[in-house]
Amino acid sequence: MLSVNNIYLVYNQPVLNGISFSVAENEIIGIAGNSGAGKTSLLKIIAGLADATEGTVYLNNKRVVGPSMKLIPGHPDIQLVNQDFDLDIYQTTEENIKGKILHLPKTVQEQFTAELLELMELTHASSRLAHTLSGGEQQRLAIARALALEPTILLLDEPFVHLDAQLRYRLISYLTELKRVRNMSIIIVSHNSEELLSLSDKIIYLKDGIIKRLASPFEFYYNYTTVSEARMFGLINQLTVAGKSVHFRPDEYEIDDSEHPEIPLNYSRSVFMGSYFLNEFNAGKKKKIVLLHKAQLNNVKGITINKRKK
Ligand SMILES: Nc1ncnc2c1ncn2[C@@H]1O[C@H](COP(=O)(O)OP(=O)(O)OP(=O)(O)O)[C@@H](O)[C@H]1O
Repeated sequence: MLSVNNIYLVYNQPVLNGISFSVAENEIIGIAGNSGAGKTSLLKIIAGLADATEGTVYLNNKRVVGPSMKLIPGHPDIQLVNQDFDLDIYQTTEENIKGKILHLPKTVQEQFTAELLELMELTHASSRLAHTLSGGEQQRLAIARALALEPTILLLDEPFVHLDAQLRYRLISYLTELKRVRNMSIIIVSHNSEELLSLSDKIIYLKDGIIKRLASPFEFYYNYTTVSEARMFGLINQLTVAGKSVHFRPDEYEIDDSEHPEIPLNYSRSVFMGSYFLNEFNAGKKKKIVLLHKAQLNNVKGITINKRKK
């Protein structure tokens, strides 16, 4: 449905070196990559808000062109929410949403606006001018405005940075539901691995201007191909066991109570993370490892590694 074909982007130096992928209906694609990898630039190109040096973007077989070929840049069926928010700051919260759906019958406008205000927990601020809203409220309003347009493709660039855990979770559930009900596809860029892992059907890992890997969240988390890729998606332990270098996630272990555990450990401390603890241990020769558990593991003397398979 959306196809991104061989995108090259050069500023002072090459940023994107031939990016191709497609996004199906109802699909959520996550984009991961280090700072400067070109994630934001790629979203802008897909939205028709920036020109690629080379390459094309098609939505339902129609070309999405950039600002050099279009007087008013952008595409009605592709909405980008980024950190600029792009609000009408001297209009109220409610007007900001309604302004996007003036083509709908009045009663539908009212109903849809109320629904979006409630979803984004903005009802209390509906008559406030947008410039008086907090950063988090402005971010929620920007997302509400994009959703009001019922785009075919929603592009989200770090969409949840100002939101608390509760609202973040609600929004993630809503977006997952929305893509199913409204046939919407989403591309999300985030530095937060939990957001990418929980929302995405597939994740693209951008590195050195190319797609290093396109795989499912499970594959990226448990079946990583390099240590740097593994680190992008969460904590990773690295040890030498019987002369071999091994890597495992903080949850890939079994407690070994035997006299001579396979991997002997010295407890160091536990960090309370809310619903679980991260337990830190010394595993010889300045090696530190972390084990995730619902309780403190201060009596644990050793473990065996138990890798998770799909
Ligand atoms: N308008 C521009 N002119 C020149 N260079 C630019 C421009 N926009 C971006 N760049 C450069 O292109 C590279 C990619 O930038 P981009 O913002 O796309 O990366 P990113 O992966 O989104 O980074 P971050 O995670 O830090 O937001 C960076 O080196 C950036 O400095």
